[in-house]
Amino acid sequence: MKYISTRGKAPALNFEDVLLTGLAPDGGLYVPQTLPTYSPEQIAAWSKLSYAELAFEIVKPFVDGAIPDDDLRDIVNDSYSDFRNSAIAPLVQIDHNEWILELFQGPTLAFKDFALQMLGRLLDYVLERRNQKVVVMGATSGDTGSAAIQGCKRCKNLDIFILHPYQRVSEVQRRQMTTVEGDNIHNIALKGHFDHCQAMVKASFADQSFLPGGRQLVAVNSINWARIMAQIVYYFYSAIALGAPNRKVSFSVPTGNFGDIYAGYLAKQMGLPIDQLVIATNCNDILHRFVSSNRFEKQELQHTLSPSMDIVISSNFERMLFDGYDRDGAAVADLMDRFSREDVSVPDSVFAKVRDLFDSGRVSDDETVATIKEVFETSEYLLDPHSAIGVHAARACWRDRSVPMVTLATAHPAKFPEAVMKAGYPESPALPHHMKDLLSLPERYEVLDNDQAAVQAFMASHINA
Ligand SMILES: Cc1ncc(COP(=O)(O)O)c(C=O)c1O
Ligand SMILES: N[C@@H](CCOP(=O)(O)O)C(=O)O
Repeated sequence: MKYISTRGKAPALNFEDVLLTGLAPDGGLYVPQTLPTYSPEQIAAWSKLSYAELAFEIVKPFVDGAIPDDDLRDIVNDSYSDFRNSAIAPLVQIDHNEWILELFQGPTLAFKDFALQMLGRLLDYVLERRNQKVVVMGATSGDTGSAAIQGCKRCKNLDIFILHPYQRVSEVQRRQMTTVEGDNIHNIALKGHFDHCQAMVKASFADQSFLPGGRQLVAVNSINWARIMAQIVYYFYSAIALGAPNRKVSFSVPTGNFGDIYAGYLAKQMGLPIDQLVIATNCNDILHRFVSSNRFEKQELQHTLSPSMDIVISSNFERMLFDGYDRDGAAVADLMDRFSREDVSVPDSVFAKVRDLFDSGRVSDDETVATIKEVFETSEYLLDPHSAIGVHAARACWRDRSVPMVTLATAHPAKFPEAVMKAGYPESPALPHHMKDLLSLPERYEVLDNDQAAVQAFMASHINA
């Protein structure tokens, strides 16, 4: 399996090289040249598999022999070994045909664990085998950072630098990153917002000359293909549990960087009978406005009660557009170049494909709070604010109520006590037992200006020999 860039000018890579990179040298994102597809009979045959067994089956063709099967199986099993629920991704019914897919049962309480626990272990394995040291750099609006640190902390062949927006993640999210011990773990609180962090990561990939000799950057954000690959699995797992392939299933996905819902789109291309894919956004609604009007218009970032989705530029939408443009990398490069300077639209044929594949909804803070309250009162189920956005948009967009609607619950409510208590919940939701000391542990992080030279100088001086 080869991986090609969405901008058409970078050399194709194999799995091991795509794992050890981020952006392509032409500024694009890597995608598989072809996707494996599965017949209804093949999908039906997966119905007896555990989550980890299914993950192995789905990931294997993408890894394409780069890791021997027995070792890959061990990596996958280990990745899900410390999830708190034995179903790994349990489904909870909150109403007739309405389901919540709990993706927060992993060690850091957000869906990021599904890919990042695996990504950390894949990096560990491959770097050990190559006897190579790398520098991991990531941007986080709160959840990717802690999952990446947990996933990578045992790996002695890397330093990890995570940039989060200063004072714009919740206290629980910040502490999940800053209390982890290890001299290869470096947290930077950047005076800016998430898009500044993401832009700095992308600029650093484009010019890595600030790194000490021989080191290269590796991404842990969803610009890294391995993130997307692992996120495809829970669409298959949950849809099969609800009757696929003999029954269609719809998904509503709280969306920011578009990685999670892009994995759902791929699951559909691979043969999963998905009826609707709902893009659920908060007030940072560039994707909802695009799906409604074919205008890509940047707006000022707004701080909301769902801070992990406070994102203006959704990186992975470029991967979607690449397919929309029938994989014409030059056309995507031209669009992205114009978008860096001005608002853009896409040709009608491309827009028609996007409209055909996605529904969308924008959910305000007031609606988020009202949804948490209503679902708690009617179903005794406590949603976090991101998942509440998913439920709200699902209900607004759901066309055929005979098709099960699954909202991805992307985070645990204990990460966001402010929003949950605004909805009338009487206290901070309890953190799981393994995090009972979180609020009293010492923290370690550096506050830096939104200044690329300052961040890169900090990184260069903190990389372990
Ligand atoms: C809790 C939570 N929900 C939803 C999202 C959106 O996911 P994506 O960026 O893959 O669209 C994120 C992060 O982006 C998140 O942390
Ligand atoms: N919400 C994310 C933002 C980064 O998204 P990613 O999926 O590209 O890593 C976060 O919590 O950090």
